[in-house]
Amino acid sequence: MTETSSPAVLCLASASPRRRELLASIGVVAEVKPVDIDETPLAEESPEAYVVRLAREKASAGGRLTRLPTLGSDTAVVCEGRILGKPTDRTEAAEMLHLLSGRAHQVLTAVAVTGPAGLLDVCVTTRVQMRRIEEREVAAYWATGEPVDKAGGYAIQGLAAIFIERIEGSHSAVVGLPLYETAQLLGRQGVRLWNGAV
Ligand SMILES: Cc1cn([C@H]2C[C@H](O)[C@@H](COP(=O)(O)OP(=O)(O)OP(=O)(O)O)O2)c(=O)[nH]c1=O
Repeated sequence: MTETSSPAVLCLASASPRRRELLASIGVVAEVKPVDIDETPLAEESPEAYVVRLAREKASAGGRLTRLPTLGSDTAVVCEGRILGKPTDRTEAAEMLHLLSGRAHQVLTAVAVTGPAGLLDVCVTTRVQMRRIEEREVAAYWATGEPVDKAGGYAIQGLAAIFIERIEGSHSAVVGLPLYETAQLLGRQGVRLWNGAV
């Protein structure tokens, strides 16, 4: 199944190339409609409530632009009680890596899908253990350009894989979309996958 030969079965309310690629990897052709929402956490909001709220807001906003079921998602890295988003500069990226170095953290990814069953959501938590990261590696990693658009300032699917000792949970969720749970949600919204099951 290729994107040029098959019609879209889903609207993806996301600017993340990773999310589009992950969906394509399980044969889901999506039409991409990025939405812009305020990502400021609310006072006293838990990390899980935060990512679920953003995923739902993205799906709802995208869903207003199409008749297709629409998926929104949000990923946050949580370490020592702090929510780490995408670093805005070299200093912030270095602070994030220093915090993550030699520690375990959680990656929370929420997915929400609009459709005939209403607005459904799921949140997946994955534990990631990083080895200690040397100061020279922090500088060299920033220079690669990889940290910029990634929550927590690293990409498990990229060069930062050499920092990851182990994970417990969903690898695809860390990259941006938990594929198992996403397939379950799509099924509940009547989106037919390659196996024909709905
Ligand atoms: C931790 C981690 C995050 N990421 C990415 C996934 C997400 O694209 C990004 C988290 O930012 P998000 O705000 O969840 O998503 P986004 O801004 O890229 O896209 P949109 O809001 O339009 O859907 O970080 C990786 O690619 N690899 C990783 O290992």
